[in-house]
Amino acid sequence: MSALRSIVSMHDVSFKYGRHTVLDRVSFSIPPGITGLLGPNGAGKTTLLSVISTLRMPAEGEVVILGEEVSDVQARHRIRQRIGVLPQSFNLVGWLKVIDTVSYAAWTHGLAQADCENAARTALLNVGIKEELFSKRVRALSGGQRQRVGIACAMAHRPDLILLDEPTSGLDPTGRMEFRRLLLEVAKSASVIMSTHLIEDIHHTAQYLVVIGGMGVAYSGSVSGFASEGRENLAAGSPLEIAYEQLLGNL
Ligand SMILES: Nc1ncnc2c1ncn2[C@@H]1O[C@H](COP(=O)(O)OP(=O)(O)OP(=O)(O)O)[C@@H](O)[C@H]1O
Repeated sequence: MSALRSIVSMHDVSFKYGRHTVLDRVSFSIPPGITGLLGPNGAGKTTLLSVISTLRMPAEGEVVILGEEVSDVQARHRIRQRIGVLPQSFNLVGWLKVIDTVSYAAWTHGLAQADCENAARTALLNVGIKEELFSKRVRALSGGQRQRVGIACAMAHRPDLILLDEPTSGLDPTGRMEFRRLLLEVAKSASVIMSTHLIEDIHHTAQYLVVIGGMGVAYSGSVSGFASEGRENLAAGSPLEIAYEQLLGNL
């Protein structure tokens, strides 16, 4: 990845579904690394991720992803090849073999067909799927293993930026801890933006935080800086949780 100072930058961006405004003149930028995206239900996290993935275009404003402005069609095409997405809910085809599932995902992201299987093998090993599972059908996998295959699909084409929408929802505590270790591994080769409702996910993995609420960005900055704003009250929650509660209370 080139040495970009920000992987995502938005200036005065507004997004509406029909007449329903979700984001109103939002400006912020995200540096390389792992970024957590927090906000109450319905605040617009998934919408923001879909604008970053170029799936949805804003009504107004400037969006620059990986150094390219999304209003240009050719730029959008290039950006999509450099991004991997794990949606909030995703379905894998049950009868397809694990290796073919990931190879196909790599191919749909523009990798040459001859390279897809090798890329899929590498991605699967990187997410901790053992070789003996490669030729199993997806339907034979556990929920946690499917989650890993989903992440392998998002990273097989070696993207510079991976977008994860609530990746730990539905995982048990052990699965969440394993996921966090995996995320730290994945982030050695790509930047990651992850929406979550679990502040502990942010605490253990992210360096940067964006909080959205009230149709705007309520905080954008370092996780440590945000935590230091939280009044110490360990009986009620961690400094990050307290800072988040205070921020939402002020919106
Ligand atoms: N396709 C759509 N058409 C119309 N409105 C939508 C659509 N998708 C989302 N919305 C609305 O936009 C707002 C933001 O939704 P979004 O899913 O982005 O929020 P979120 O922060 O990801 O929520 P959650 O934490 O519950 O997943 C909500 O009010 C939602 O009802």
